[in-house]
Amino acid sequence: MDEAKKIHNICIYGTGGIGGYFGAKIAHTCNHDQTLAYDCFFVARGDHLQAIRQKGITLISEEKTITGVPAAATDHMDDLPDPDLIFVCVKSYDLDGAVKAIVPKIHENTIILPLLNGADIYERIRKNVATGVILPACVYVGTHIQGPGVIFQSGGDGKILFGADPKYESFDPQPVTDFFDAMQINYQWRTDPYPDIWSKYLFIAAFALATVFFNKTIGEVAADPKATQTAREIMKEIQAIATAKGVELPEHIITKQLAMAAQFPYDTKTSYQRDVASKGRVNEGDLYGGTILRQGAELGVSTPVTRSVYSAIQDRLSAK
Ligand SMILES: NC(=O)C1=CN([C@@H]2O[C@H](COP(=O)(O)OP(=O)(O)OC[C@H]3O[C@@H](n4cnc5c(N)ncnc54)[C@H](OP(=O)(O)O)[C@@H]3O)[C@@H](O)[C@H]2O)C=CC1
Ligand SMILES: CC(C)(CO)C(=O)C(=O)O
Repeated sequence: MDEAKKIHNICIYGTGGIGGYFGAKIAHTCNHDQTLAYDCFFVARGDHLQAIRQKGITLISEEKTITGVPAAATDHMDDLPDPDLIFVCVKSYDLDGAVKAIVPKIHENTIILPLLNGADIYERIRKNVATGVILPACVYVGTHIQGPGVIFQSGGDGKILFGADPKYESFDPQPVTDFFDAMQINYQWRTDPYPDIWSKYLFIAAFALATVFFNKTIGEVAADPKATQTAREIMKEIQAIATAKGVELPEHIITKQLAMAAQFPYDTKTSYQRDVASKGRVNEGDLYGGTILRQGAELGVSTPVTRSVYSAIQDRLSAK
């Protein structure tokens, strides 16, 4: 790996809720400032890709609506120049396919930034990617595809918390942070990003499972003592797993994450809840319930609340 290679070509792989949010911001900024030496490319598919090709991608948020036109949009990675920075923004059930598609485009200096939820995404990618720099990351924002070519944001500040690749701890993030600064993307660089990644995982896994189990939005779960108690118990199980793995979570993390849930707009749904409603059994349940149960079993941490909530969800889905 060379030191601090400049970034020019950016690829958003998976231009849905998360990829579309960042893709719209980046393309919009590049469209309006021709002095910026960045080209942003989108990988998308179906009607969404057709709409993006015709009119770019539109991001609707409470404060404003912006549209960004990428340098090109495609469903074939081969059509694109080799990217310097790849945002990986697919759901976990599409991750292996996405990695297979990007591998031929990855060189020693390629930077891969996965924004999926999950505490083990780095490992899931690294097992199939021998070269390149993978920066473990997480993000807080509520977004979804509202219709072809249109992304809607509800809540979250879009802050990317990211840090060093365990394989290249001396990686210099400046080209990435310069790029984020130019794009006005909110971020925080951490030498060790895992406490943040596990804090996000503790929040999202508990709320994903609770929102689906109780069929309530994030705000409704936060306002309901019984649903909040279930989320809290799942958080305690995740906290015990993180501790057993040697990850030091911030003090009072459960209280903090429960308070943060109450700050999301009341009607915000989790992305897991949206998938269960629209795609049924194709969802990220394994990333949450499945992973907690497997890691608990490996580490000797008991996970009875996650087991009962996740089993009930799976039974409900297989009865449909
Ligand atoms: N949405 C949110 O608020 C948040 C989501 N996350 C996490 O971010 C990750 C992404 O979630 P989200 O953005 O909501 O997911 P979406 O389903 O909205 O977006 C993923 C996009 O990737 C596309 N895609 C997948 N595989 C391919 C492929 N091979 N070629 C082209 N396009 C492809 C999908 O297409 P298609 O629709 O056709 O499948 C979809 O448009 C998840 O892990 C999620 O948990 C994290 C924080 C917040
Ligand atoms: C809860 C939320 C919106 C927070 O970022 C999220 O991560 C998700 O729904 O996947």
